[in-house]
Amino acid sequence: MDAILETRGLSKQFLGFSAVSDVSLAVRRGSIHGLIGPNGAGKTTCFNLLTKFLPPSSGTIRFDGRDITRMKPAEVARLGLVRSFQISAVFPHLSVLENVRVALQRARGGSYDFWRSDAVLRRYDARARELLHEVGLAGFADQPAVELSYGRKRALEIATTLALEPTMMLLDEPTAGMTAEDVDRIVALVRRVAAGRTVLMVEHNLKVVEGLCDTITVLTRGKVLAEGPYAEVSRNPEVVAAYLGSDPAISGGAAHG
Ligand SMILES: Nc1ncnc2c1ncn2[C@@H]1O[C@H](COP(=O)(O)OP(=O)(O)OP(=O)(O)O)[C@@H](O)[C@H]1O
Repeated sequence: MDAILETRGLSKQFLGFSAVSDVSLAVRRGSIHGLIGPNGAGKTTCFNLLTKFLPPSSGTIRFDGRDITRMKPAEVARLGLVRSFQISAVFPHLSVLENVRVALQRARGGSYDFWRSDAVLRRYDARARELLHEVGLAGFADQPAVELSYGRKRALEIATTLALEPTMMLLDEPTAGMTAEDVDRIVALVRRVAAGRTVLMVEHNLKVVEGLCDTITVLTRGKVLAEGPYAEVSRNPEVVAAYLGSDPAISGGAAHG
């Protein structure tokens, strides 16, 4: 398998407590990979290790053939492994277009180049408009970001992530706290931006996982319990038992939630 991201024996202890324990996972290039598991399973910790927001206690992480275990988030972002920013990273009083332009300027190291010519700024604007089009926000370019609905803020966040030209995107619960309508929009958006890229997402909504992910990894108590296609993994008795009482979609034993 052509794995773009691979971990071996990845572990993280907090004061002796193993939040992530000997996790070896491989994300196939070009796939949408879901990381799921019951509450407290270690998903967020694992995600923070992969995005370099936390240093591992032991184990290795390789991205695109390189050992990134000791790299900083900004370094791995330059290699093309980009974590979608938190909503708080959106500048509320800048327009939607300006938010993407700032992300482009940052990505190209020009954040303080206030002497940039109009021609350069126009080039950023043209690319920013393309990205807004890609995430379905073309009609909102001049609106202050603060006025966007929650779902559209997440779309803007994805546009600012795309500004960094990621080969692989890491999404932390992209549909958390959304209305059903926004969930459908984000699912369509993730599918669109995943074309030609690799996506790894932590997601609680199993309907979303089922609809989007090619492969899922199930964590429980910090360990990998199962890995494979949703239809197969959701029928795994150990997975059903781990979810029992916590999610009717899986604990019902069916692949449909
Ligand atoms: N900074 C920390 N210090 C101590 N313990 C931590 C820390 N971060 C996480 N943990 C513990 O590690 C375990 C895994 O937590 P984590 O947040 O990674 O799980 P999760 O699968 O993301 O859970 P949820 O679905 O509830 O968000 C939990 O028991 C948690 O209390």
